[in-house]
Amino acid sequence: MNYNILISDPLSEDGIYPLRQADGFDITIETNMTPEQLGERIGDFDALLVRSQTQVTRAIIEKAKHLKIIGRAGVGVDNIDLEAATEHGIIVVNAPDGNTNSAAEHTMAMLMSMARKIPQAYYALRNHNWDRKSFVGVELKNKTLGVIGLGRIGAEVAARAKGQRMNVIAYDPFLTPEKADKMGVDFGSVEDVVRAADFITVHTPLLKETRHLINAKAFDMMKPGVQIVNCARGGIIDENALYDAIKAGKVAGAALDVFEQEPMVDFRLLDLPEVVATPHLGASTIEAQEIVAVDVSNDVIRYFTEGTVRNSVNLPSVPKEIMAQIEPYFDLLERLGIFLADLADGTAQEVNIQYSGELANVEVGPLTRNMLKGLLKRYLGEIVNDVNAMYFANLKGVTVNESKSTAAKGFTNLITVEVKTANGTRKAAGTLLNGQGARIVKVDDFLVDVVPKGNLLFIRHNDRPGVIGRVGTLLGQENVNIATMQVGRSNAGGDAIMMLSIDKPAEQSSLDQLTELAEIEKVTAINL
Ligand SMILES: NC(=O)C1=CN([C@@H]2O[C@H](COP(=O)(O)OP(=O)(O)OC[C@H]3O[C@@H](n4cnc5c(N)ncnc54)[C@H](O)[C@@H]3O)[C@@H](O)[C@H]2O)C=CC1
Ligand SMILES: O=C(O)CCC(=O)C(=O)O
Repeated sequence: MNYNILISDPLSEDGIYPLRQADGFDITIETNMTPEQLGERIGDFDALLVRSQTQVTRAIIEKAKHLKIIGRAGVGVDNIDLEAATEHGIIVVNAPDGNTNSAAEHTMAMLMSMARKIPQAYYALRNHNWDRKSFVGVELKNKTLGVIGLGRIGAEVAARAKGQRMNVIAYDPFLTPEKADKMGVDFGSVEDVVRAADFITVHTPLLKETRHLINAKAFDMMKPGVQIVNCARGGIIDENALYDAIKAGKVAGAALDVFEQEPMVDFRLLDLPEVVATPHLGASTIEAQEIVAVDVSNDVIRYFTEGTVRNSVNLPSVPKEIMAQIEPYFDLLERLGIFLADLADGTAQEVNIQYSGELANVEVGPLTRNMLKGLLKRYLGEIVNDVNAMYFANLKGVTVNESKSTAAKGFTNLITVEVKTANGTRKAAGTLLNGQGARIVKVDDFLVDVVPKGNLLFIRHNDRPGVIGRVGTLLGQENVNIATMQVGRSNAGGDAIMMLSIDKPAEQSSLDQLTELAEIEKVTAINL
């Protein structure tokens, strides 16, 4: 039987050569389909290969009755509904390294074009206007480049900027002063970077946490005359705020390869002479397109011939025998990871996970990977899954230690996760209670009984009369309904905690007011 492969975005012909050569694949290339046309056709195919143009939505996936694998010839998978693909058992693979160099080179090209106003000067000259006065640029040498997101592309850009004799200051949740030192860049918070930089470039994925990371508040902090590059994803910079900052004379230049809506419909920014732009060309080189297409083609071949893939974004690969025993714990472990990512002060550097009870006798790697998935996706986004979680932990220098003990302190199984960051250690333990589902039963050294779901508030406070009432009153005034509340303390009058489950996420202003109460030390909002 031949497998039917649909290629719905322009892919390098040389890149799909492996698929053309392999036996058993029928390739259909049909680009520029409308979502309706794709929806009508997708049911006939076993594999779909795309770049960033095709939107593989839930509606498309629901019609993809035979689809087994989606290959994204590139890095970002934000055009694919990963949740829907996973739900439908469709493996999604990408090509994480193939376009790093091209995207970094494009970023440098945009940075220099912007600094020297090359596109604007070319445009004038094409209109037969020999104008040398309007296009005076600025040098890069001895200027500071702020890099936000020092992953594969950000790090390549930083290295190139140093070649231009720029100073580099960077922020990435996984960057430590030691790593920064090794790379020859300064280490700072987003705010430090934004305040110090003459030029800023962003290289994060587009996530809930990075959407509008560069907003009006960030522009206010910047140096007058700052210039900014976005060759990562539209939406990391708030386009309206950028427009206002340019109009106000705060921002002297912007170089944009990506936009909040693609293909672009609102051309307002391009009417500003300070803006240079390209239509999402960061990965558009012969070399990158060949590598990314080869990488996904090979993964499709591997999948159908060997049942394995190399660059899975969502594949749960657990042996059947182990699955039956450990599967019920997957969700608890992922939630413990998310819980600790929210609770910990800073980014994980070391994670210790202890399995006590019956689980000590089985292979628990898949459980650890589910916990890491929860922890790391807070920083890396939905690209992290239980298959690639360990890879990302290694890549980001997070040490992971597993230990086992058959003694489970009264539980059938108890799983304790400890996360160490530069600012301290946080711990949580969870279990499955017979017939009652998942529970977090310990946070740091305090016993609790919490269903790990929904919106939680973890409050550390001093054990004083009236503090519980004050928290309840304040949340009531803020119209936040408390569903459950638990308290614990080390000793009377000593350190204490409250764990609240609330019906809707608390506003930042409510958290700030809680923190201002005299007895409260820290309030952490946790969203599971
Ligand atoms: N314009 C284009 O054609 C291309 C655009 N891209 C975009 O570039 C992005 C980066 O690609 P890579 O460097 O390969 O990915 P990567 O995963 O190696 O690096 C992303 C980095 O962002 C960091 N990060 C996450 N949240 C952050 C936050 N809130 N603040 C600061 N840093 C944060 C992560 O820790 C990670 O180190 C991709 O997600 C993709 O959207 C990638 C290739 C081509
Ligand atoms: O396929 C493309 O050209 C876009 C590349 C990209 O944005 C990515 O790899 O994330």
